[in-house]
This record gives sequence, structure tokens and C-alpha cells, in this order.
Amino acid sequence: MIRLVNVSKVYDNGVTALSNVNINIKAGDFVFLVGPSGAGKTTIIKLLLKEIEPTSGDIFVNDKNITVLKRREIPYFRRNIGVVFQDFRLLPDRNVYDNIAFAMQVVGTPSKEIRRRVPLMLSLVNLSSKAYAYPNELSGGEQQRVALARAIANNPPVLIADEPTGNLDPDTGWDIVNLLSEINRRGTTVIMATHAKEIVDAMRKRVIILKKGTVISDQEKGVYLDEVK
Ligand SMILES: Nc1ncnc2c1ncn2[C@@H]1O[C@H](COP(=O)(O)OP(=O)(O)OP(=O)(O)O)[C@@H](O)[C@H]1O
Repeated sequence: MIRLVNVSKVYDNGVTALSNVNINIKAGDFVFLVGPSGAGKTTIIKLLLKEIEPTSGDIFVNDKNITVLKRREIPYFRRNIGVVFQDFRLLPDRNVYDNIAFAMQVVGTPSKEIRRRVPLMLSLVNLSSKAYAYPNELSGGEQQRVALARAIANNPPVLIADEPTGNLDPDTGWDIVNLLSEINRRGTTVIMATHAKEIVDAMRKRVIILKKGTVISDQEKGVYLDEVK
């Protein structure tokens, strides 16, 4: 489903963010991407979203080599991947319902389907009662749940979460991880970059550890090794 083959990334300022990274993620996996600050986690996520290009190597998503996509193919490609960030990134001038509906409108979903699906998404993230609230009226955990609902509204095969619990207290962070786990159980491949050792250790999912731009460990049912810090 997702494959990085000998991927290296050197930024324009000469910093080597990734060197010769090989990662293979199967459909339906739940993967934690961990590593110290600067290890290259966000760089991998940006590469998967095709926000940046690798300096060398190939990246496959859904068996398609995305390094050779044409510019006009990129918007369509991005529909394969839902994404949530540490800072939620909701549209401040739209309510919860419209934040989710908007993500569906921009990919051309018929309005009847939007009216059917948004309430399902709100119910999944347990926010049906907040449909008409604006982001600034919500707690951080609620905002992240809206961001999750929006990310999966178009039913992407892959969901990427970049430090999704970073701005949340531990209990609220767990709500988000439990939702990610539920979304994964329903068939979506989930990749979560995180520093949250307690969460990684408790979940016993696959753990890929990066350090200084290389994969130093890749374990099924792994833990957050101490040398990561
Ligand atoms: N746009 C950029 N230009 C130059 N260097 C960059 C750029 N983005 C990241 N880097 C560098 O690349 C390396 C990897 O950064 P990256 O953001 O991928 O790490 P990370 O593992 O996500 O870190 P964190 O846990 O702090 O978010 C770091 O040395 C960083 O300073």
C-alpha cells in the first residue's frame, strides 16, 4: 500500500533529513512513526502527501509511484490520504458541520451524499450535539475530533496523523488514539507520528523508529525504545 524505496531527502540548505529510508506498510496496518526531534518524521509525512519531493528514491502509494505523478494528477492522488495535524487546522469561520461538508464539496461529492455522510462522521467522533458550533467554541480534543471526521469524510484508504495528541492532555489524547484505532479497525491504514511514549507502549502496534534520518528499528507490536529520547 505504501512503500518508500531508498528514499533520501536533502533540503535546499544542505540538511540531510532522510538517508536511504526503506519502509513498507501494508493495507490495514496501524503504524507509529517515532524518533527524536529532527529525526525526519514530518519529512516522511510531507513526502507521502507530495508536498515535497525526495532527492532520490521512489515512493509508492496504492502501488502508484507518486514521484512521477503529473501536476494535474496530484489533487486526485491526495484523495487517497486523510491527514490531521497537531494544531487541528479547522476553518475558523465555518461551523463543525460545514468544516466536514466543505472537505466533501471540494472533491465534488453530491450534496445528497454530503447530507447523509456528515451526520455519520459526527456520530463516529461523538460530536453530533456540536454540529453548529464554531471551532473557537470547542475544546482542543473536540477540535481534533472534528479534524478527524473531516480527514475521513471522503473515506480515504490512508489516514496520516502528525503528532495528533501533541496539544492535548493525556486523557483527551487517548480519546483521539482510540478513535484512530477504531478507524483502523474499519479498514483504514493509519500512520501516526508521535512523541507520546505512553500511548505507543500501551498500544503494541508496529513501531518504526527514525533517528537522524535513518530507520533504526521496525518492530511489530513494538515499544518506544529509550534511546529514542
Ligand atoms: N524546510 C526545511 N528546510 C531545511 N531543513 C529542514 C526543513 N524541514 C525540516 N528540516 C530539517 O530536516 C530534519 C528533519 O526534520 P523533520 O521536521 O522531518 O523532523 P521530525 O522528526 O518531524 O522532528 P519533530 O519531532 O521535531 O517534529 C531536521 O534537521 C530539520 O531541521
